[in-house]
Amino acid sequence: MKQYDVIIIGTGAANIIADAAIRQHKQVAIIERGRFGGTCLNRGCIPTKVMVTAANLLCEIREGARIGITAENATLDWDTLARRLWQKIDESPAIQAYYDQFPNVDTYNGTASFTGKKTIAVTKADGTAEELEGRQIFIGTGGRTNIPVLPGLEECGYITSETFFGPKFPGKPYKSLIVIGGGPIGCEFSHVFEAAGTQVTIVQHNVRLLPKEEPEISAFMLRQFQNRHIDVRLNQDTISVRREGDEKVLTIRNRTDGTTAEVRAEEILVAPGIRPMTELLQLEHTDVRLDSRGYIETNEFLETSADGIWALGDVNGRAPFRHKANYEAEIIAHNLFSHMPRENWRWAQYDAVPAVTYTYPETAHTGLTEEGARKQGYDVETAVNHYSASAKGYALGYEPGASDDGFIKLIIDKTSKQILGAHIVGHEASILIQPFVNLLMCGTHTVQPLRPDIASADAQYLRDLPLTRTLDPRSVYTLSETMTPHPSLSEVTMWTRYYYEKK
Ligand SMILES: Cc1cc2nc3c(=O)[nH]c(=O)nc-3n(C[C@H](O)[C@H](O)[C@H](O)COP(=O)(O)OP(=O)(O)OC[C@H]3O[C@@H](n4cnc5c(N)ncnc54)[C@H](O)[C@@H]3O)c2cc1C
Ligand SMILES: NC(=O)c1ccc[n+]([C@@H]2O[C@H](COP(=O)([O-])OP(=O)(O)OC[C@H]3O[C@@H](n4cnc5c(N)ncnc54)[C@H](O)[C@@H]3O)[C@@H](O)[C@H]2O)c1
Repeated sequence: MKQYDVIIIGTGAANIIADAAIRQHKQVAIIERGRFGGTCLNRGCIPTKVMVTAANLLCEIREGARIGITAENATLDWDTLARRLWQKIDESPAIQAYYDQFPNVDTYNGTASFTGKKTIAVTKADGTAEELEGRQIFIGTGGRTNIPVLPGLEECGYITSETFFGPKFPGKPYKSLIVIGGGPIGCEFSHVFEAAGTQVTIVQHNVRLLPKEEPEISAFMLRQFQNRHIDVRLNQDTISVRREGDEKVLTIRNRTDGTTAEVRAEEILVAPGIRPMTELLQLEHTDVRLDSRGYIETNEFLETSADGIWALGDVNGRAPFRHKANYEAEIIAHNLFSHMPRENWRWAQYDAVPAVTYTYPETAHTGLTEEGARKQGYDVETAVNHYSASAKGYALGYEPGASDDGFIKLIIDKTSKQILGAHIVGHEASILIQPFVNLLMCGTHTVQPLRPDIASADAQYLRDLPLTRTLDPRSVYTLSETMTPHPSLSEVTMWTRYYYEKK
């Protein structure tokens, strides 16, 4: 059995840990059952943002008349869009080739499953298996679409974000599309396909679109989608699917009054949320504990309940975003692979994790919602300002009272006047949110035990100190220690740190 210092399972954000361990000359095994690069590169953030960026530009052109720009017959060319997004996805093999060049790294293409507390079998596509043993094991296996039990769905066929960026990628936009789920995936795909000329119907279980946003933002986005003739059915149960000729017919039932209806389309996108990729890992052979939803329980140092096993990213069930997964991987890399004394260790805090949905316009938030702040006992005041009330909003052509006039809503503690949360819907919300993320994350923090019963000797020592850390707003490191959802801003913060460290 081959022995390693470090075994990495999954090649999304966990690659950051691999990079740090490689720099420390550890013997590293990297195991991946799919394409190297994980969800973000192959079927998530990056290909969807290639599509969304094109769709955004089309929407801006459509709206340009109000500031004096007209362009007749602007359309979205599917072939160009497809070529450009596959060009990015096709960078995946280069990631594996990059790791293969290091003499202290072995990459494995196969499914990892534990055979003992520190032993892992890697089963390849041809059914053969190899067994490895690791001193430190990092689980970053992500999640996948949680397919609902829906009579007729399997027989009729459907797409998910996984199969769309795979064997089912369409040669041209669908004529019509039903989207099951009104969360970020459902809304981003609806935006793209409406822009591409598809008749889109969203069937959403919740009474709101994007229910993790403030209610006013959900309502605003509903109006934008309806203005674009997207048929949004809220508060619906999905009952069954059947095929009629070239169409798939979905029967839905209103959850309040029980009335049923049918919606029909060429294709169905299933986007009702994700579940963790833990079932293939055979964690019953380890001491790793799962929560009731199957996510791996982790503490603030990303330790699991098993000695020498850490878990990060979507698989630990805390805010499934790439910037959050990166943040956790950076913490692990810093603590374990940068020769830091324990007293300089970092830990994860989840109270300001930003979220952006790349619809048109974008939604973005960080910190508490108004309801969440009240539940925590704050005496809350809110401040709302519309784009039209700002010079830039005027320049963009937003009119007071218009249905597309976006806004920012700040949640403020009346007593201390501190900002508790910021919520934005409108042009470039993904960029406008960033100062608020930095403000909420800066300052002096004391380690806050998450799952106090998960504690290595190191974690217990640091909790007992108790450890404090100051994020100085003027330190270059603060930029890279603060979660940054916008892809370009995120690259700038990484670049800033690497530039500084090289000097
Ligand atoms: C359509 C879509 C759009 C998104 N857009 C955004 C966005 O704009 N911004 C954002 O922040 N987030 C976005 N996300 C979420 C983001 O992609 C994820 O939060 C992030 O990629 C999770 O990273 P991870 O490292 O936890 O896991 P992943 O990147 O999912 O990596 C896990 C890897 O582990 C592998 N694996 C699983 N089980 C095993 C096993 N047993 N053995 C070996 N390998 C295994 C998988 O094949 C996979 O490659 C999007 C997600 C989707 C689906
Ligand atoms: N821009 C981004 O950061 C981005 C983009 C896409 C996805 N993601 C992440 O990926 C994860 C998955 O996204 P998602 O949109 O699938 O998940 P989600 O859980 O956020 O939203 C799913 C929605 O589907 C609805 N739903 C659930 N079951 C349903 C059913 N049977 N019929 C109809 N509606 C149903 C829910 O009410 C919910 O609002 C999310 O957690 C998200 O944060 C992030």
